[in-house]
Amino acid sequence: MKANRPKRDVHPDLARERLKCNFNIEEVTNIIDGGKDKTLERKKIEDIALNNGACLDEIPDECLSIKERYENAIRKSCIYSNIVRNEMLEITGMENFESPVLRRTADAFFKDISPFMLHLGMFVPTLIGQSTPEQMAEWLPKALDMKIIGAYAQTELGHGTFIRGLETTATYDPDKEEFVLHSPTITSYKWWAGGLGKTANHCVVMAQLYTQGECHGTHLFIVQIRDLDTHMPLPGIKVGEIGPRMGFSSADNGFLGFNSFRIPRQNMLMKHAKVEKDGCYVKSAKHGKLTYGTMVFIRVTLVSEMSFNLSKAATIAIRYSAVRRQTELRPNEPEPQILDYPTQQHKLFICIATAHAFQLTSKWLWDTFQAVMADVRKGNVDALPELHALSSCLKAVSTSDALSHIEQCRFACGGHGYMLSSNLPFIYSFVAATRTYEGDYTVLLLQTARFLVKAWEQAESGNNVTPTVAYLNRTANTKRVVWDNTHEGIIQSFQAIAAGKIGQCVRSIRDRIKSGMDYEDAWLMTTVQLVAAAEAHCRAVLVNTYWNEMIRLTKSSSANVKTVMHQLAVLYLMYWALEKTGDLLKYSSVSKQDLDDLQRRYEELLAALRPNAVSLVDAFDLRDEILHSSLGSYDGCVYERLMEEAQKSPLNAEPVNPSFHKYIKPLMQGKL
Ligand SMILES: CC/C=C\C/C=C\C/C=C\C/C=C/C=C/C(=O)SCCNC(=O)CCNC(=O)[C@H](O)C(C)(C)COP(=O)(O)OP(=O)(O)OC[C@H]1O[C@@H](n2cnc3c(N)ncnc32)[C@H](O)[C@@H]1OP(=O)(O)O
Ligand SMILES: Cc1cc2nc3c(=O)[nH]c(=O)nc-3n(C[C@H](O)[C@H](O)[C@H](O)COP(=O)(O)OP(=O)(O)OC[C@H]3O[C@@H](n4cnc5c(N)ncnc54)[C@H](O)[C@@H]3O)c2cc1C
Repeated sequence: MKANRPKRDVHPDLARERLKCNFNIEEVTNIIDGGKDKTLERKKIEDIALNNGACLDEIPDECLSIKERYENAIRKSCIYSNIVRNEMLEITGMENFESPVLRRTADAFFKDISPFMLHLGMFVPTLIGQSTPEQMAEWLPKALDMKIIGAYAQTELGHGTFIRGLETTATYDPDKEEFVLHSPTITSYKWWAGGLGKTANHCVVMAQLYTQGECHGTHLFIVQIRDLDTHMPLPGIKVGEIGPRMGFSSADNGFLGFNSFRIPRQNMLMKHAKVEKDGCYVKSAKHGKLTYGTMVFIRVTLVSEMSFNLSKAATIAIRYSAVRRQTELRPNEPEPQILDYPTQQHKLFICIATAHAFQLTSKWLWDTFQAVMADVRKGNVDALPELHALSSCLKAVSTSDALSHIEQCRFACGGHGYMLSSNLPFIYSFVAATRTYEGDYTVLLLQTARFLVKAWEQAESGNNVTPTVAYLNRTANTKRVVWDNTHEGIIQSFQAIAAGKIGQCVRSIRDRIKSGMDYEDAWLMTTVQLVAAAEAHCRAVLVNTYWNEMIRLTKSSSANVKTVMHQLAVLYLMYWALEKTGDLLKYSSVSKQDLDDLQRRYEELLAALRPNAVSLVDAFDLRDEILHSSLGSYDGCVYERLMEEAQKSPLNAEPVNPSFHKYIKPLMQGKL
């Protein structure tokens, strides 16, 4: 089903906006993509995947039933996977199957989500991160070639956060050299795994390993759950879909139960820990938490995923705001574009800046992740706690911030933003899930807090701490930092806020212990503060990294690109300083006058960015197919598209709905 899209002239308001642009858009696009060559590669891949129109739907996804939506998503997933397999990986290289370009083009095919997303997103990365070379040779080529389709089944009905509490068991039987997988209770049923319900024929399962009568905690196993020919569940497997949810409608999130289901010993993923043929358990020589590696990997990738989603929402809302006119400011004057309202700019320009902040930070985080993993491969796990703390807080804060900014984008589009055809509700519900999956917001910030409390204690006793908390060595014993309204000053204030909050947590815990609590209770009572301290640390990391990366990446840029990139980063610093005035008053010498000045400078900056706003979102270079939005298309023909999409409503297929004759008419005639 291919849809033909009418070509339209660009709306005059948008055309005028583009004439105002004073910087080289392509240069900014190159910075976002990570270089000119990357932009060229991305465009080439997008042309291959999208130019033939296979991604377009005649009937919008939202007008289909649950079953039709799933079937259509499978149809397109197969087309898309074939293009990836045959054409795209040739360009990116096989090893780059996780390239953001593939993720981005996938969005053109799926307004919601592909049922195959977790196959490439988690199943394949788990094979790569958790298999022995022999296991990799056995499974990976089949998975990459779509000969097998997998899911990641960790969460259970009873436990998601507390992995150690999972109940599925894998008991080793040395006589048959097999593991017996079993779901002993209803709460032990696997629940949530994307693609598991109807699509996958294999999955990675996390289960409590029992051998020689002893439990060795959770480990990962690869399990075939369906017949490859008939697709019927194998005997001993109970599998299905978990039912309608807020988003992820076409992801067939599934449940899975085992009734003493046997798998060969070789199906335990044994890169880090092993069970020998005789049942002897050999634990990981490196680090006990390496089996959590896929989660760390996804948390790292989610930061750039948030940038991408926010850039889509910002593009839609800013293009719409340039076309939408509302309210006479003065009698008989034309109504202004709503983008001219400073309140609208306040809602939206931070979204552009945040998309940049997350994109640049995500590249830095990705490099950090790669470096730590290279060390781990050599047996050095020293940097793992810092990576875990960093990826946890950046995942938590980036998903949470993206969610609230996307909601602002929807508010910024008034009533039309509520239409599914705007795509904003889809983007919102997709991102809403990211705040929960791969580790809930609060839970992950508390993980970071554990690391921060330890780092504080080290800094307090005069020891050097790891790079991302090095500011503690400077600020741990300072009462209040001197306010300075330069970018360096603002960054240092964020570090002082973080250090102040961590220090306060440590004091609260110590006071509570002094007053008779044990450590666990003292920690528990302090968790509200600990979450706030970890968030503050994350903000300090974000402002510092964004600033440094922006300076580094614009070194050879043209003057106007430098200026506009600089303006966005300053806007980001000022926005968050103004959001956190209470903290600034507590942990820096900032005065009311300083804050009033900051507010004025922030408002001036909004005005300075205004002429470039449309071009800044054009620089995200998101094709209409990827945006899927009646409000956000490049040509800005908002009203025509809204009307066109309205015509597609199934309720408009007939002039009179049968329910009139069945119910309304009898009611009107008093015959009901
Ligand atoms: C390619 C994709 C592209 C784009 C992405 C787009 C879409 C995404 C893809 C798919 C969409 C949806 C999929 C969703 C999938 C899922 O959600 S899978 C399930 C994910 N589940 C979780 O994340 C559960 C969260 N819980 C945990 O991580 C852990 O249980 C815990 C909260 C960390 C606690 O673990 P545990 O109880 O075992 O440990 P503790 O006793 O609390 O801690 C002991 C010490 O270990 C340290 N630790 C914990 N985890 C790690 C780690 N991963 N690495 C290193 N160290 C770790 C912990 O800090 C303690 O340290 P200590 O303080 O020094 O003692
Ligand atoms: C769309 C979607 C897709 C998913 N896909 C997958 C998948 O493919 N595979 C898979 O295995 N899983 C998947 N999940 C499951 C997901 O990983 C879990 O839902 C998530 O980790 C949260 O765990 P939970 O549901 O047990 O929440 P809970 O832990 O029950 O959280 C409920 C509340 O309790 C709080 N809480 C819990 N523990 C603590 C604590 N120690 N301290 C303070 N507060 C706490 C939380 O902050 C939260 O507010 C998916 C989930 C969603 C929504």
